[in-house]
Amino acid sequence: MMNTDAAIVATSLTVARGGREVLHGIDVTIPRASVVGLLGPSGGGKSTFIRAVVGVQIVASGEVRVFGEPAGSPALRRRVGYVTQSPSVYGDLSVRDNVAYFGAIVGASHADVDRAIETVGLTDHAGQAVANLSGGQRSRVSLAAALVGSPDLLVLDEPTVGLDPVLRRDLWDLFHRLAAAGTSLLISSHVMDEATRCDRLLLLRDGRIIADTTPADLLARTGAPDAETAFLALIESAEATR
Ligand SMILES: Nc1ncnc2c1ncn2[C@@H]1O[C@H](COP(=O)(O)OP(=O)(O)OP(=O)(O)O)[C@@H](O)[C@H]1O
Repeated sequence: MMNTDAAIVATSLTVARGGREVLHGIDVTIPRASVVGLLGPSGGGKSTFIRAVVGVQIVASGEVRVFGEPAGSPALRRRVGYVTQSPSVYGDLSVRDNVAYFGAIVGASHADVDRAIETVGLTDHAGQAVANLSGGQRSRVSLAAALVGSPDLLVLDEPTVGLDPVLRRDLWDLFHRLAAAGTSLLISSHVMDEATRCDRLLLLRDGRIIADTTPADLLARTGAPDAETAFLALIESAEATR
């Protein structure tokens, strides 16, 4: 039976890129209203999985459903916010004009625009051209552009790369506030210590999910003192059973 309580359900998802299979039949169910981390080493398939979830990736076989609908279907367009790895905003426009532009696409009001800018802590920079902002500020403009339509699912590809520890903490706090208000979040990262900030974890390596767990279970199962050591232990045990 189809699980419509889930935010995302991937079934036997297989994806090839550049003539090579890079996701090998992924089966996973991602719950609603929680912060789910997609972690794993570089090249493991995180961005590819995320692209399949937002419906911009050609799928070789299997499927991804989001809120019960096929990924990328028109019914989901306003319900899914996606932030790519590199900030996709216009440098010559101000913060406010950027967010208003993306807001117009999803029918957001002026108040929605102001709220999204405030949520990412850029109210004081709202009139400034994005080109004159720091890298971390630019990526927060991208996040505001994704937040402005109040999506039910927010998909963020490495949103904390290049941010200082205080900003990273603030962003994770924001993600949990959004989840508490009912938003589902899928967040990729290759920084293992961010694992402990997630409600649930998916560990993706070489195109396979090697763990679908919680931070506490990950540490308990491996007996490791931290997420990075736990992850390495899982990789070693996966290699030993190959
Ligand atoms: N445009 C592309 N053409 C061909 N192969 C690609 C393309 N993009 C990614 N790949 C390959 O697909 C695999 C998964 O890449 P993906 O970008 O999904 O990994 P990732 O876990 O997001 O890595 P990172 O953390 O470095 O962003 C890698 O082997 C990569 O080389």
